[in-house]
Amino acid sequence: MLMVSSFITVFRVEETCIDVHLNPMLATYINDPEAKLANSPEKARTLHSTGLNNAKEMEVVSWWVLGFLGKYPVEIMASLACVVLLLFRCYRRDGLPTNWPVLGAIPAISVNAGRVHEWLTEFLRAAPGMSHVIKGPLGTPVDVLVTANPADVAHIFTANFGNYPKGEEFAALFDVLGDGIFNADGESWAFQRRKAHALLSDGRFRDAVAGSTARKLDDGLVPLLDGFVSSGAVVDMQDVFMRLTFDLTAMFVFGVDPGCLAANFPRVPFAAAMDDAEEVLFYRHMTPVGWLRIQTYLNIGHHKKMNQARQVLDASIAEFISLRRERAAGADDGADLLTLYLACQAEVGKEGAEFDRFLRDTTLNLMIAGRDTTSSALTWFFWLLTKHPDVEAKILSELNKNPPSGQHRTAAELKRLVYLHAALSESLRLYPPVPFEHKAAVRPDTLPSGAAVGTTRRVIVSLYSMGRMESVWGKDCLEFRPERWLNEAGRLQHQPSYKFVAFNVGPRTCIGRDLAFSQMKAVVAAVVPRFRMEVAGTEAIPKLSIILHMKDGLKVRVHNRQDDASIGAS
Ligand code: HEM
Repeated sequence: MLMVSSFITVFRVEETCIDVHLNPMLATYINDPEAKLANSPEKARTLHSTGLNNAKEMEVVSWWVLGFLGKYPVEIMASLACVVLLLFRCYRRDGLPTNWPVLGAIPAISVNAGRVHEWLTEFLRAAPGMSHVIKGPLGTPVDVLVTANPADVAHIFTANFGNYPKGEEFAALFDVLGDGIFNADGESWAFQRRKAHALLSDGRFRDAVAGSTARKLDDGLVPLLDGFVSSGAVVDMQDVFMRLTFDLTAMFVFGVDPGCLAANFPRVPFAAAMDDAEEVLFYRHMTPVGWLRIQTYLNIGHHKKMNQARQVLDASIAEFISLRRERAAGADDGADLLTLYLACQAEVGKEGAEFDRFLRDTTLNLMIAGRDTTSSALTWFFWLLTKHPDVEAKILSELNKNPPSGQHRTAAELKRLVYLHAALSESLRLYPPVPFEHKAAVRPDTLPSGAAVGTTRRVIVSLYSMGRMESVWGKDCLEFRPERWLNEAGRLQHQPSYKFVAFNVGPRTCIGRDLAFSQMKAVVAAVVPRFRMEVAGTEAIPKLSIILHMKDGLKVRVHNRQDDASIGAS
């Protein structure tokens, strides 16, 4: 019916063009010399080239359209009715986004562009099997299965791991990471993982990191927060945590403290370049490939931004490497990964510029792995504490009952803070710093949720949505309840990794998990007994980025907890 009606309309359009002089609604223009000109193709060209005034042009077009509508109302109404019927049939009323003919899911995407994570969560809750396919407009290769199904996750990340490598497409998308561990597959990945895992779990390295973290908290973070208490100023704790974790990560990766947390909040080009690179990486997920290619060809927009960021990153890392080489000859502190990597060049099997490139890629990957994830986790955790004073009180009580044996808590003492561990895990469940992962199958596959994926259909696993599925976490899945991580005896209750995915699952699971927990616990133990935060900003909304930062930061006033206690007592 639609086809027939469209044919009639098209035919009539042509007829109208030919017989326009017969249309009574154009009579005025037939008597108008300029309109007469428009009826002759040759003269119309002359008129066009001499420049018909725009308003007149609009008038002519309007009369054409009105004349056309007046002459063929039945055909137009029939076509419109068919289009509406088709749209009505396509429109989904089950809470899932519609893949419209021609447009694909663009209407739903544009309506929800500012709240992607919430949107995915809403429709995945309604979707059978917690998964749903999203398509791009006609002619684009966008065809993505979005899933929050733990069985799909176990299948992709563990059981069928070999069929879901990072692949060339991922490496091209994340080109700034070079051949580092995040982009690598096969032997190169296995070697890097073995090496990084051995270094990160080295006892001497862990002790050194615990010591340098404690010093940074005592000499950097605590005095800074004291200053905020005195000034009463509103501060962005997200910025503070980003600066802190940048310094902490640079200290254990390069053995250098870049001083990003200094009281004057200096602009550190390396940190700013990391922010820019991450922003571009996110937009690459959302931008049509054709437009990305044009940007690359013309070196404009996001491509230009990435190039500039890359130059800063490369220069900063080269400087750190040369600094470390100068010092490494005599130094034996073993507190940073760069020194450990420099010492195992023979094992890496690369020389000269090739080895330098290996060091650049490895250290940048570790910086990204360590800085943003931990700062994002701390930001959401401290925001949750402001909303849940009961949880904060339990953490305080646990810290008071388990004081440090020396000046600071050792790694083993931090491990014993079970309630704090549960509270951090609960925060990571609701606000995973890596909110989604992107996978592509080498060979066509069918996931446990029933969806078929293949070489053209990609998979997006929403880690953000996975923590918010009622069928997985129960009716109270949206509540912040650390107790769900504890058994009746008050011990930590294990949750299967395909269910709690914040640190990834399977062979590519995060190798910095223990280090991250130690660092986060050390920060909480340094801050919570001394300070209380009062939110002074607007809503906490996730930013659109590959890392779950807060869109407007975490604006707070910092209070001294002892002042609170004395006010309470008086
Ligand atoms: C709260 C903090 C952290 C969270 C939530 C987290 C989460 C994750 C996730 C989701 C992945 C998988 C990424 C992917 O494959 O695309 C990952 C991988 C990784 N993480 Fe973490 N991470 C954290 C902290 C750290 C720290 C402190 C380090 C130490 C440098 C680290 C090192 C790594 C490395 C090297 C990988 C790559 C593993 C591989 O591909 O085999 N992470 N992490």
